[in-house]
Amino acid sequence: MGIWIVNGRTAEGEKIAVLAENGVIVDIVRGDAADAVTTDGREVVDAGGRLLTAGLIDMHVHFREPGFEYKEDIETGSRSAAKGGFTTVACMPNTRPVLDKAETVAKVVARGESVGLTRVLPYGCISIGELGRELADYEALRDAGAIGFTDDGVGVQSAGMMKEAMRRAAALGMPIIAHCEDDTLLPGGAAFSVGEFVKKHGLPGIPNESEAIHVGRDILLAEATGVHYHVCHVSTEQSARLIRLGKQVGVNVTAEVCPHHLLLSDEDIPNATDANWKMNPPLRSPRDVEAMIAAVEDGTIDIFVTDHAPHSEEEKARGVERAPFGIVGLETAFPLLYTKFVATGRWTLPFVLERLTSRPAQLFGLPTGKLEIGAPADLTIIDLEEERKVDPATFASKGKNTPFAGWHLKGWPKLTMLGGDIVWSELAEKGSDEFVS
Ligand SMILES: NC(=O)N[C@@H](CC(=O)O)C(=O)O
Ligand SMILES: [Zn+2]
Ligand SMILES: [Zn+2]
Repeated sequence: MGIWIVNGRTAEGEKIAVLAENGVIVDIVRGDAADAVTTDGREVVDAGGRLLTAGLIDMHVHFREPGFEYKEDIETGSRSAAKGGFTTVACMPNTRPVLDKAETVAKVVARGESVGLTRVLPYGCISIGELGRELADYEALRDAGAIGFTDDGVGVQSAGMMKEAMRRAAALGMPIIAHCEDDTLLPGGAAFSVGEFVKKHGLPGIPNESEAIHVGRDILLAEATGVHYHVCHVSTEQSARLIRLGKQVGVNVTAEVCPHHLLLSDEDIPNATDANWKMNPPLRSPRDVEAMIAAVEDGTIDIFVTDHAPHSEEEKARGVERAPFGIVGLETAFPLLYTKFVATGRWTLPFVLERLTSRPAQLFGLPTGKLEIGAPADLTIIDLEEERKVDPATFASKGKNTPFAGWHLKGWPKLTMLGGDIVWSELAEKGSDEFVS
């Protein structure tokens, strides 16, 4: 029984060996002693001197099941997560039907468990049908396994409805997770942000304030209700400013940012035809990108998420106007953050990993995200040296929609362990690119 992972390195560069047994971490040996562990005939995985971290956590993904399985399903989404080094993902409820009933939430939980490749934690809807008219039954959704409430994909348009949603969530000690977008500030047919790109192409633009106005509104409502209010995919300088202020005055507000909003601006969009550059929120100005990086650095933004939003190739080929918003992210998130922020010396490896493991766990009360005796044995081995070109054809996800195709990145996951079981590995001794479930 049990698996020893030997010859690992922590984010801080210390040698480490970890014993997983009965689903949990039962022993951790650090420093030179890690070279001398007695494995007592147990299965041994040689990390080969690579990074060994707690499994990554992504609090914002779209797995599309039920209803849009042609884009992604819980099995392919879970494979994508495992291959990207993620052992916990929180799934958005904008499926068909949406997750506004206990029974649909319970099905997602059950499907996630039967696939068994990553921990699938669903969010329930704020409003029935995500229509913003009537609130869902939060107690029932929670009892079925929902970990919070959101209408991601659309903003909650009515302040009064959002306040009541927060009041009810707060009474249950549950968070409200918000896609911030005021529809009355959106021009028709806009795919890209106000900025140089829409100016050049003579297109209508999505303004920054359509996001930020909800952020400001909701921080006031969170102050009034005491709810844990979490802002989805922050993309504007104005939103960051408001979240910073909210935190300063003691509001329980937290926030996430996606790698693409830290790495790409509207000025990187190559043309007005490739819908792999269309996502919501859109890529903003270089000034907003700088503001996102600063907001991560001063703690205004708490965690990294992917907003993994797979769509079919046919949908993304419909032309920028008609194609749906969204890009995939699970299989490029760590390599992007590592290559562009750690390898460049801007951030340390522990700084990045904290925002992908222990911080999200802490914000949402998860038992995972830490390398500690007694913690679930969710572990990831990552090769920080190997450089590879992003090739969507190799993605385990059904979604190939990424603007990062062709980028040369380092920091590729090599093995993912979930609850003590190896669920994916491309280490030599385990064969190549192999899922085990
Ligand atoms: N982010 C996106 O561009 N798209 C998401 C919806 C969302 O996260 O708002 C989707 O469901 O496709
Ligand atoms: Zn959203
Ligand atoms: Zn989303």
